[in-house]
Amino acid sequence: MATVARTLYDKLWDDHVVHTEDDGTAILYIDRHIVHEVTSPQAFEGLREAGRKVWRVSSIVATADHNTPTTGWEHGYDGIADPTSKEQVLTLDQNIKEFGAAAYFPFLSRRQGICHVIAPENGAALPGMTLVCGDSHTSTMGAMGALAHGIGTSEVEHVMATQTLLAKKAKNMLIKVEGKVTPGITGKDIVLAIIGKIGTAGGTGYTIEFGGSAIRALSMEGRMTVCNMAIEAGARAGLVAVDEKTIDYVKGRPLAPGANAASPEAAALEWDQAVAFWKTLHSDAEAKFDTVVELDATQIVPQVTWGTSPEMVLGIDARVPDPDQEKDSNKRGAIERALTYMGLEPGKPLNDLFVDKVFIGSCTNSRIEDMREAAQVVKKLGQKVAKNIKLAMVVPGSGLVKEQAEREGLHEIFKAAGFEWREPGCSMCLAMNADRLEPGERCASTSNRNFEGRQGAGGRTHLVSPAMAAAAAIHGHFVDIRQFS
Ligand SMILES: CC(C)[C@H](C(=O)O)[C@@H](O)C(=O)O
Ligand code: SF4
Repeated sequence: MATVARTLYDKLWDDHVVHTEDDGTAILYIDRHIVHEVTSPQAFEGLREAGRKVWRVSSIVATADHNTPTTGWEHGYDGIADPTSKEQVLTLDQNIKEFGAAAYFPFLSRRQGICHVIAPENGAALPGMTLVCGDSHTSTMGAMGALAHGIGTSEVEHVMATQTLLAKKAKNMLIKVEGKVTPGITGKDIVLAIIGKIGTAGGTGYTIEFGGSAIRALSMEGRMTVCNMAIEAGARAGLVAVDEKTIDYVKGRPLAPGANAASPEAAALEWDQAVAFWKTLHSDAEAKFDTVVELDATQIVPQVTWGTSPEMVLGIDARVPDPDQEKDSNKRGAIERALTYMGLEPGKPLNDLFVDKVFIGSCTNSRIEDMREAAQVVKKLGQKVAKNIKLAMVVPGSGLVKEQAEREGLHEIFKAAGFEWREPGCSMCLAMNADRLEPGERCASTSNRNFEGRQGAGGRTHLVSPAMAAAAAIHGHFVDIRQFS
């Protein structure tokens, strides 16, 4: 009998299902559990109250990221001004001490950083794994060819106690992006264009596999940016098939296969066996997807969100939409509300929008390649941050990204132009630490969410790529980076 053709998602799912109920509810084995300080305190408390231990301590990799400050590290924990933030960071320290972990990168440590950045960077997110974290952007790690999704706090406790997750299988969606992008177009523009096309509910109920020549051409960092925003397209998980880039990326990372083997021979064997398996991690040629969406990469222009949802996005050459042109009354109302919140006039060209702050960072765009792209634009333009910009900040995603960027001298390029070069963390992506927007401030941000108040009450967020954010800092308003890419 011929074997049934399967998608990558089918394969990852089949490999991890322990049991399936008649109604489709399944018990899924979880290989890796990433933990941060916001969604873990109650979970640890639950274990403590029930007198339980963590089922597999070696599956846990933890860091503090949301509440950590990006300045004043010389003051240590006293530099965390907000008492609740400080308590969460200290509580994580205490919990890891008590319950254990395979690796812990606490506040102030060299490898600390945003959970979705430190996991791949340390080889904690590997192809073929099931991976969870109490955080919606866990989808990022699907770029490794892993089934990675965000879970809630009660699920965090469930995984800690049992090493399994209750889940129902999602449907399969393939988003195929074919063709060669114009110079300057990045993974961020691709994923914003996808969300612009399918909407923030487009992927609901699906696991999305991103494929096509434009996705294959992306670096691992670019693929992570795309998978990071799968959740903004409504999908719980995004995936990219394993190829040579994936394997090269993993090689030599601290938690990669073979890294801790007893001898070089054992290390080589472990690695070779892993690679042989990883090479099977792609959808079969005949595999059936429930939905296929196609995008022409050659048509993608630099994207800028104008509204209060990631689907409210247009190319930089467009104008702020006019609600009067919208026939659907619900959509018209949504556009009107968004424009009021964002303080925008219909018909205004997007490249005439002046911004007050610029934020280059977040788990979407704070990896080394993002730092390089932004620095390259700053260097090319050869000018300082514009006078109208109150703050332009670059926040590397981890201590290791920061070190690498400094080895390459990128921090000097930023600082010479007037950017602030900060310590790693979630920073101004969400208003959970000291970095935030004031009411009415407009921000060019490389993060993934532009909801009302996301970067601070009354703050106005425009999501863009690192290159677009860097150019906006220098010009003081959005510009089309294709003119100097
Ligand atoms: C705090 C955390 C639970 C949250 C998430 O799940 O995504 C945050 O990371 C975010 O980006 O909004
Ligand atoms: S950087 Fe932003 S999106 Fe990513 S985990 Fe932190 S708060 Fe969430």
